Amino acid sequence: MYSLIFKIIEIIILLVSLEYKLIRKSCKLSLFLPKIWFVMSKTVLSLQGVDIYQNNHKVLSNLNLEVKNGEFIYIIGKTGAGKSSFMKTLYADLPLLTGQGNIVDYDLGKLKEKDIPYLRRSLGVVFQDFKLLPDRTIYGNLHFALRATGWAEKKAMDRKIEEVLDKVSMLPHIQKMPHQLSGGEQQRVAIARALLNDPDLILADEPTGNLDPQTSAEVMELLLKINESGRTIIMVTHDYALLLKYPAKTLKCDDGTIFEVVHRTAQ
Ligand SMILES: Nc1ncnc2c1ncn2[C@@H]1O[C@H](COP(=O)(O)OP(=O)(O)OP(=O)(O)O)[C@@H](O)[C@H]1O
Repeated sequence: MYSLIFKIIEIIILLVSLEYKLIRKSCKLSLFLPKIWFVMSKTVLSLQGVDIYQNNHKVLSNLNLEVKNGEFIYIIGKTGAGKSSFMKTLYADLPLLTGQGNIVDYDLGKLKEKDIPYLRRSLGVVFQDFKLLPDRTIYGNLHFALRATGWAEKKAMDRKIEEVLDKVSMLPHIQKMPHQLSGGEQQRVAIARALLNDPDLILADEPTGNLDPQTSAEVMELLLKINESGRTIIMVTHDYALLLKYPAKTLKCDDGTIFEVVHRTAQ
């Protein structure tokens, strides 16, 4: 009896030590311990004293922000408040000139031109106007995105394309041209494209801006499902109906800065 108990304790100790080693190597390999504590505590975005510029015009000042892995964050604010400029700085379309900014382990202030494709490989970016290439099929669009981010082996690329299209329920449309799809379907493909490189963080700039309320809700539910699978999402939106239906942490861009908005619930 005692020997059995000792054996069980021994096995538990072995598994815990193995788990610890795997967590140190990569949290994705973790075995059985509640890895959520480890994954959730990872910071995917940190800004300290950051100013955001468009050319020489300062759009946002002194941003201090920390986003943890697994969060879903809305960015709201009126037209011209600086939401897109903020997002563009995060995916290095605008340079970080002042302050300290780290995103998925890249230092935005020290980023060289040659690093930008690698940063973008670690991010998924979704736009309001889908940005699909009109001259090729859905397969061709995703294939192009994989090639642009360093993939070369055809079988692996085909497997990945099928996997991400399946995730967004668009696999049956793989051979269609973008113009043969509805807006909501095109946005699903754009989301699939954002998932190609298994990004930790997805930046979505008004992903439902061109969609009707029903289709917006469907795209939103897809994004929430992706978020539940462990990916962090930062989403710009003007759609207050979505905020009410799917409440989440909300940051407001206003008066040259960004601050958290606390939702009031009805009494
Ligand atoms: N390429 C540019 N050159 C100079 N100024 C720009 C440029 N793009 C945007 N701006 C200015 O920067 C400010 C912020 O613009 P931005 O597009 O970030 O706002 P936004 O909050 O995303 O607006 P919207 O909700 O309309 O998309 C605005 O005053 C805008 O006029």
